[in-house]
Amino acid sequence: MTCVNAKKLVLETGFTFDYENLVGSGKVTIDDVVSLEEKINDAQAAIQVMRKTGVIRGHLSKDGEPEKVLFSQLPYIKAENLNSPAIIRKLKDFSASIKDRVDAVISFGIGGSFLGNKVLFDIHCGEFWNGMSNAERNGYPRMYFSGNSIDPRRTSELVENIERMAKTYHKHAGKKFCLMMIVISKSGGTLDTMSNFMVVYEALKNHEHIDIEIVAVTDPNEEKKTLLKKLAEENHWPTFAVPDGVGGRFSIFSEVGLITGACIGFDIEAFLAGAKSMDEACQRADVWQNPALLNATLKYLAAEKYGRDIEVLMPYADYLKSTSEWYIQLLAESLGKKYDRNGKIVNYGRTPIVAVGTTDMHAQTQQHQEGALNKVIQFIRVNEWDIDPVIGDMFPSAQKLTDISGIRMSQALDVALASNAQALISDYRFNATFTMPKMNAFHLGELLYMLAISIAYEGELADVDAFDQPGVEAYKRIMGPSLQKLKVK
Ligand SMILES: O=P(O)(O)OC[C@H]1O[C@H](O)[C@H](O)[C@@H](O)[C@@H]1O
Repeated sequence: MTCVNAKKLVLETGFTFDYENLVGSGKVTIDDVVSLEEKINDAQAAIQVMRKTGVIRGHLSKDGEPEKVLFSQLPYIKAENLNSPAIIRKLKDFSASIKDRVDAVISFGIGGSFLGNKVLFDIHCGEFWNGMSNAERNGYPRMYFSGNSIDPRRTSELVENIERMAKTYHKHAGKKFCLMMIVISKSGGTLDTMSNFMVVYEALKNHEHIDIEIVAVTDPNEEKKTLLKKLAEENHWPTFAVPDGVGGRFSIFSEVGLITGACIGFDIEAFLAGAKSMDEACQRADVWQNPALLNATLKYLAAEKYGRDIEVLMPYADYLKSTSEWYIQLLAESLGKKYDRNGKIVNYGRTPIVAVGTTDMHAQTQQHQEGALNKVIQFIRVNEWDIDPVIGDMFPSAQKLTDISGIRMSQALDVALASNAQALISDYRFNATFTMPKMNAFHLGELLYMLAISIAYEGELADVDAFDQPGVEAYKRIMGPSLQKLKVK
């Protein structure tokens, strides 16, 4: 372990982890990190074994069987890997087959079968995609999401919206509106996903102006077929896989996320290349040079030694809000564990919070600055924006407004972030910043993969199984029979 005085780790790609406000006197100290050296080395070794063999100590599937953890091979497109050249070809062919043909896609899914897809959509499409013309969307379909809650009004309004579009389309184009429904569920029968799918399918199935195509994305296991796989076979729906050994919260790098990428013309290969480049950096033995290992170590120490067990992920970019929402599941389900791997009660876990800058500086920051000293504020900053308007001098007689004119919006955003970080650390409120050089597919791949592998490292440091989620079964055991009772009445 080298001793560093640097306050940031900068990768060759430009991705930066600035930990100046997290390491030092009154913060996590270098001595803290040094004292953890053996554990850090063990974590590093364990994750190397996972990379090579998929084996992670103590991890069992939902059925109590030993299960491999394979998400770390997803960035590597190789014949023997889950993301083989044939899979990438299949996704590209799928993309070409819907371009200029399918008018709208509804993606049904929840948790890991939704969150990553929304991230890719937001980064690539932004907020106004569905209002753009076909040409502006480059021939790719409009895209809607459903199944990520059970909300009667929203689902009904989605149906009405599709009906309205189809009617107008039919009137102008004189042909039927082509609607694709992509149903994503690893387990193949999740209530939220399937109830929405059935409601929407029933409402639109025999619509005079709509042709429906269905694609199923589920566990491809032939011996234990999921309900969704059986339905796909019976109805001849094309399928994609939620690969064996890839949990929902890591599935953005698999066919689950990439199928959304294929629907919108997102650069799948650049995204995986970013993840691969990050995976290489995250194999470095020296903790100070390994972004994920360093991030995991500092967050673990901040929580265990200094009580900072809430992590606020606060990107300064509207379209990264869904990244923060994706991270909620990653952190909460991976590390929120009652037992460690020896069966001892530890009730481990750092609580994730979503925030967005500058939005939440006007809402949450009061609490971050003066509330309980139990948080790390993790900022995400974009270094270079593709579009970056200058604030014009619209009202020269208003001095306050003239003062902010001539400044780029990104500069104002940067000043806001830096001011927030400085104010927080002036009162020992731990914070750190990840900088993405640009908001594009490659750097998104880097960022998300770094967060995913970081969670794997922290699972090792805390000695908990980061790849199961037994806690979510508790409510499911109550909910199932309660739903049955409703049916009987
Ligand atoms: O993909 P599915 O099997 O439908 O699962 C969707 C989600 O629901 C479950 O309750 C789990 O807690 C999540 O980890 C999972 O991502």
